[in-house]
Parts: sequence; structure tokens; C-alpha cells
Amino acid sequence: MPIRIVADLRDQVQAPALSKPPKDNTAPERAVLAQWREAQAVCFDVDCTVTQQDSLDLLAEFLGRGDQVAHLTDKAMNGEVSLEEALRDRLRIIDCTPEELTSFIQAYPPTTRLTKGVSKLISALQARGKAVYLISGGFRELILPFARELGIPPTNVFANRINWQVDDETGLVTRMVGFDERELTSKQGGKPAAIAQLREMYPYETIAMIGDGITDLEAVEITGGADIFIGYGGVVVRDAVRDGADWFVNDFEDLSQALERHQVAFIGSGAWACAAAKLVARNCQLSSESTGEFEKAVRMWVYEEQIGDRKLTDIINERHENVKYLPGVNIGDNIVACPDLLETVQGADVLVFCTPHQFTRDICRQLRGNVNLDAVAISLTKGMRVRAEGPQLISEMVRKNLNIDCSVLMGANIAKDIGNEELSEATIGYAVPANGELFKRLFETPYFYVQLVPDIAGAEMAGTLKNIVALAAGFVDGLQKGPNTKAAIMRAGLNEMRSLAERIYPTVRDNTFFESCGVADLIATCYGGRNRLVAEAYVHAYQSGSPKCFDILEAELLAGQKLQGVLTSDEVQSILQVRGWEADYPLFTAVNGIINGLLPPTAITEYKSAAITSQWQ
Ligand SMILES: NC(=O)C1=CN([C@@H]2O[C@H](COP(=O)(O)OP(=O)(O)OC[C@H]3O[C@@H](n4cnc5c(N)ncnc54)[C@H](O)[C@@H]3O)[C@@H](O)[C@H]2O)C=CC1
Ligand SMILES: O=C(CO)COP(=O)(O)O
Repeated sequence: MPIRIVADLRDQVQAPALSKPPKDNTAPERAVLAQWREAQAVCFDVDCTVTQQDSLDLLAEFLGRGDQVAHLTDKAMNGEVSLEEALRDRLRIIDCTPEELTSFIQAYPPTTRLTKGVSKLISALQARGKAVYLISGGFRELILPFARELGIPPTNVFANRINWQVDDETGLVTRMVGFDERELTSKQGGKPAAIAQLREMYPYETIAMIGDGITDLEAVEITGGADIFIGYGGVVVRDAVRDGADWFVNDFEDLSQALERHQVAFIGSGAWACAAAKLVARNCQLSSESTGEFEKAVRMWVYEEQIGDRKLTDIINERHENVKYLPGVNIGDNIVACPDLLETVQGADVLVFCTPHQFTRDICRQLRGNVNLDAVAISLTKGMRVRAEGPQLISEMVRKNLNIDCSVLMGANIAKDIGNEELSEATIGYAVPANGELFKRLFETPYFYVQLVPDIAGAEMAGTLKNIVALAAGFVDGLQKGPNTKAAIMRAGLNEMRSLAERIYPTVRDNTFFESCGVADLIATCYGGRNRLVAEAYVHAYQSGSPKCFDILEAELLAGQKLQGVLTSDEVQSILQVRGWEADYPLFTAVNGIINGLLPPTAITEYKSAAITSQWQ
């Protein structure tokens, strides 16, 4: 039985001289590329896109009626006859029994008919958590074997259904008698209708449609349909489809490659930055060996210092260890330390910010105009900036300066313990769900669990404000009070954190404070953090009669690491003062009075009344 092979098909369709030069849209525009990478759902046409031949054409050939059917298929795919009409006529010609259909599927199993690279592409999409659908004007009986082969659940298949005639006497299915005309894909406009239905069922922001025919292109031309249309010309090239496509590919490898290998740049190299970079290094290494989502090498910007007679960057690159800020932890040999900020971010499309918050603004200024326009960012920094018009969280600063999306990762994350691979958790606050998922894949490991919350401001405010409460906890420890007092201070602190976050950012969700970024981070920092440690030392020095300021204690105790709570307390207090809210936040206000020497450390246990005193000094 003759089978039309790919080359024949192509010759046949391309043979007539093109009336105009082919449009070159084989290199995607930046925005199209970004949409392709972001798409949460990807819909594939099946015949001549997933399969090398049109299944009905091949079935007709198998039955010896090939020429009549192929002619009708081409007419429908070129938009010359309506889909319904072509479908009806083709089925009438094919007119086969269930046994003939089964023999056909056995003779041409899916593995022999898949187009080059489609299997790899679909696996890569699935590995990235994207939903894959088959949307076809063909028949389920012929399409489900492909769905099975590609790991696509039958519920993700939109296709037509053959009506079968049942023998009244035997109850056995005998012949096909047309098709179910109620199926969405049996009609013109069926593909965008199927996509519109997906949108009703799921909150997909970006949907891509891939196909070779006019009915596939239609999916993007109707409101509520797909967001981008990628034309596929590996089997058949149709002028109208090629010209109408946002991107036209002849090889699925182009699409796989475009999905692959995000280049990650890490900005910061302190204790947490290095522990977090170790998580990222592991995942980039693994992904480069499997899904290819992330490039193996991760550049890390290091604020250069001399360590003895050597540069810190040289030591990190040689020993894979930051001997000053996270000694004893191998952060991964694919982390490349770089002292030049702009060189670090060159070509990167995933940016991780993790520096003490007082340095982020200057870093953003240097980066302005120097990062990929389609880059996405995440901030691990806990802190805020205060301007005349109000507070600015670090994620807002990144977003505003660089004009890119910025998620946050916050949590109970004492750097040394994560460096030592102790079980820990974090919360990613995101605005764009696909970016939240991307960052989860970048950070999550078997010892570092990540939860996603659609609440950037809540997660970031929680991470920032708990540093003030950690100072209060340090005062309590310095005063050698027991667990009741510490718990009372932490509870009051949590209330003030939540209240202030919700007051400044009304979109903040209450539940966020029960995630790792909320109560868990508060507990971890109030027991094991640097803010607690230094605040405790402050009390000891104060009580010994030789008080020391926080700058001195930071330098003495933290070996170059930076405290965030003291600055944050001053920043938050200026907001409370300007807005006349101090009385509503007595714990924050008492802490600020203590760190500025207006109140003695003992005032922490009398914070409700002490705060009132401190306001007027
Ligand atoms: N250390 C921890 O356990 C955790 C820290 N964080 C947060 O992560 C952020 C970064 O903290 P770490 O990585 O721990 O840093 P760190 O406090 O350990 O180290 C300070 C860093 O600042 C750099 N630096 C000093 N002067 C600088 C300048 N002028 N410009 C730019 N950088 C300069 C130093 O080179 C060093 O890398 C902070 O907001 C912190 O609150 C969050 C979770 C845990
Ligand atoms: O944020 C932290 C833990 O999640 C670390 O807090 P410290 O800066 O007080 O060490």
C-alpha cells in the first residue's frame, strides 16, 4: 500500500510557485519568545503537526481510497471548503469497520508516525509544569494512541467522535455513520472555542497554539482564543499559515531550545546569598543534565574584598566556598564568582537579588538599562526603603528600576543551617504564577521545601518586620527572662507585623503570616538569628556599665555580616511617626526607643507603657 512520505507532501504543497516571497518570521520577536516561555498551556494540532501524516489520509490509503480523501483534506486545511463539509465527505469515503481501524492503528503505531522532535518538546513542556493539550479536527480513535504515547491525559484531548452503527441483533459495532456534530472541533472556529473553554476552566494567563493549518491559525484570531500562534512547517508549509504565524518553525528543536537554559545571575554573596546560591547551583546542575531548563553555570556578583593577600572572588572560584561569609560550605563548582556587576547580569534572564537591603538601591541604579528586558527577578533581601511618599519594598524597587517582574523568597532561613542541608522551608510570593513556579524549581531541594503564595507584599513585609521583633527577643534574652516573656513579645510582635503590613498594603493576605515567611521566620530569627544575638549583646554591654552601639557590636560579632533589624526599625518608625501610628505599634516603638538609647533595655518588658514615653524624646 503506498504511503505518502513527508517529502512528497511537502513537494506537493510547495510545488506551485509562491506568489510572494516567504515572510521570514522564523526568528521570534522578543515578546513572542517571552510569551512562549511563559505560556502555562500549550495546545497542539495533531495531523501534520504531531503526526507526520494526516491520519484520515493515511487510513484512506490503508483502505485503498487515499487519493480521494487527500484531495479533500488539503482543501479543508487551505480553507477552501468548510471543515464540517470536508469531514463529512472524507468519512463517507473512508467508511470502515472497527476491525479495519484497529488493524490500521496496529500497522502504523504512534512511535512510527510522530514528527521529529515533538516528543522531546512535549516532555520538556511537561517537565516545566505546563499543561499540554491536543486540539484536533480529527477523530479521538486515531488521536488517543498518540496522547497515550506522549503522556497526555485523555481529558486534555479535544477531538471529534465517530458515530458507530450498532447491529440490532448482535449488539456489535459494525460501521461508521458520520460523527458527533456537537463536538467543538467538528465546526469552523472549533479550536478557539476549545481554548476559550480551557480559559473558563483554568486561570491560564498565556496559551500557545501550534499547528500547520488554517484552523489552527484561527485559534489566535478570535477573542478568547490563544495568545500566540506558532506555525509548524515540518510536514506541510501553507503560505497563509506561515504569514499569519507569530513565529514559524520547521523544526520543533527551535521551540525546545527556546524553552531551555535560563541563565541565572545571583546578586550578592553574603551568608544567606551563599547558602541560597548552593540550592540554585544544585538545581541548575541537575537541570542541565535533564530538562535543560537552566544553564549549568551561575554567575554570582561578589562585592570584592581582600582576604589576606587574595581576592575573595578568586578564593570562591578556586575553593567553591565563601571563606568569609559562609565558611565550611561548598556552594557548588558551577557558581562563578564575578566582581563586576554588569558582567554578572550580562545575558541573564533570571536575576536573584540577595544583598543587605541598604545596598540594593545603588545596585538597581547601576543595573538600570543593563538587564535583559525579558528577565524575571526574585528578591531574598529582607528590608525596605522609606521615601517621602511612603515605604518601598525591595521587590518594588527592582520592579520599578528595571521594569521587570520581581517575586520574593522569604522564610525561616538561617543561612548556616541551610548551608549544612538541614530541613528548612520558604515561601515564594509571586504576582505571575509561571514565575512563582519557575523560582520554585530553581530553589526547591529535598531539604528545602517551597510554598507559593500570590502575595508578594505580605511575604516581604513579614520577612522585613520580623527583624524588629527579633531585636526585642534579643533584649528579652539579654535580660535573662524566661520563655513566657519571650513568647508574649513574639506574639505581640506578630500582631504588629500583620497589622502594619495589612494597613500599608491592603492586598496582604492574613494567611501569609502562617506560612514560613510569617510565624516560622519569626520563631527561627527570635531564637537563632543575628539580630537576636546582637540585641542580647547590647543588653549585656549596657548592664556592664560599658554600653556599646549597634555598629560596634555588629562589627565585633558578625565579621562583616550585616544587621537588618536596626535600620529597619528606624525606617519603620519614620513611617509610624509621619502617619501618627506610633501608639498602635507599642512594641515596634519601644524597640526603636531602645536601639536609639532613648529607653533602657528593660523597657522591653513594659513595652505598652514604655513606648508612650519614648515617643516624645
Ligand atoms: N543570613 C541569614 O541567615 C539570612 C539573611 N537574609 C537576608 O538576606 C539579605 C542578605 O544577607 P546575607 O546574604 O546574609 O549577607 P551578610 O550579612 O552575610 O553579608 C553582608 C554582605 O554585604 C556585602 N557588602 C558589604 N558592603 C557592601 C556594599 N557597599 N555594597 C554591596 N554589598 C556590600 C558583603 O560583601 C557581604 O556579601 C539580608 O537582607 C538578610 O536580612 C534572609 C534570610 C536569612
Ligand atoms: O532572616 C533570617 C532568618 O530567616 C536571619 O535573620 P538574622 O539577620 O537576624 O540572622
